[in-house]
Amino acid sequence: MTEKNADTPYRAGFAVLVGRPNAGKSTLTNALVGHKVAITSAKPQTTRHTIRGIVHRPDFQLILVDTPGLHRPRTLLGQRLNDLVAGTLSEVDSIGFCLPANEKIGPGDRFIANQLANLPRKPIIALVTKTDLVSKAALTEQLIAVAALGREVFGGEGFYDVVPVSATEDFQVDTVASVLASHMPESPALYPEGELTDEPVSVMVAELIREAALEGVRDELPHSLAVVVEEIQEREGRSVDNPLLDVHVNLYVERPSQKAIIIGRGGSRLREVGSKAREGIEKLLGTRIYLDLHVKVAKDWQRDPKQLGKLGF
Ligand SMILES: Nc1nc2c(ncn2[C@@H]2O[C@H](COP(=O)(O)OP(=O)(O)OP(=O)(O)O)[C@@H](O)[C@H]2O)c(=O)[nH]1
Repeated sequence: MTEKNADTPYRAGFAVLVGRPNAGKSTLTNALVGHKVAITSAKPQTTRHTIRGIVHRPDFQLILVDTPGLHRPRTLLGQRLNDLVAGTLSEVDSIGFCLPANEKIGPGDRFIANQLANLPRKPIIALVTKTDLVSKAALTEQLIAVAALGREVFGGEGFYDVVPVSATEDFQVDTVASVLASHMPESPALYPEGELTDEPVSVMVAELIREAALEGVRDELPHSLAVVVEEIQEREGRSVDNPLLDVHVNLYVERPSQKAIIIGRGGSRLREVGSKAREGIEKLLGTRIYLDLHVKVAKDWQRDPKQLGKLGF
């Protein structure tokens, strides 16, 4: 992180990454925010929801909106996704258009470029992703081809910038943040530092579970409950239109008696906690989930720094 330069105005605003399925948008979002926020997968079109991550730097605050892949609508769902994307695009300050370094520019990329050209003029930065997968020579060729696409579709100079980046190798990730941020308005920070940055999705998921688990028993276990989201994973073998996320969560209490309170007679209370929390999480993520809750005793976790670290405090 660089020192804040007194001459540089502080900027804050919104940016979005677009690109065809598998272009590397989620992985780059995660790399930019520094935590896992979106759900990545080798399968196309896994990102169906607008998940925000915030990049805090001394000079700017970049609020990143991760959209579903902007793709040619084949189904009604596809059309809805495209509407959602178009809505998001009109609200951001800059747009990062992801094109993988290791694949020739195709009709899908052109389709997106043409959609972007129809928007009121916005700073569009081409991000040539996954540079670690190609040789220097191939990368150079791709950068030239992408710049040419920009001039062809947008006219004039084409893209505002063309930036090569590898999210997995952490090559130029910071540059991407600075370039996107350079087009945001001068503004104070829009969110307090720290908000939504610590794995926003899992933190919010954990909070919903904690709320549900403490309901009615707050007096008995006020601070003795830690909720850790171990994993959020897409269920294999589901159709694109009907995804299911497996959410694995551990609830840590300090004493066996507290474990009994959480679980309830014959597990009845834990089932209630689960269905209540599931409702909220499904609303948050906009997709169906299978919630797997485990209650564990971690003795004196509040007093043990090692345990606290493990529990994410
Ligand atoms: N080697 C390498 N692989 C990458 C990089 N970025 C993404 N990938 C891989 O490319 C695949 C797609 O990446 P995602 O980030 O899920 O792509 P996406 O554009 O969000 O895809 P959709 O959700 O389908 O729109 C995954 O298997 C990633 O691991 C990179 O910088 N280098």
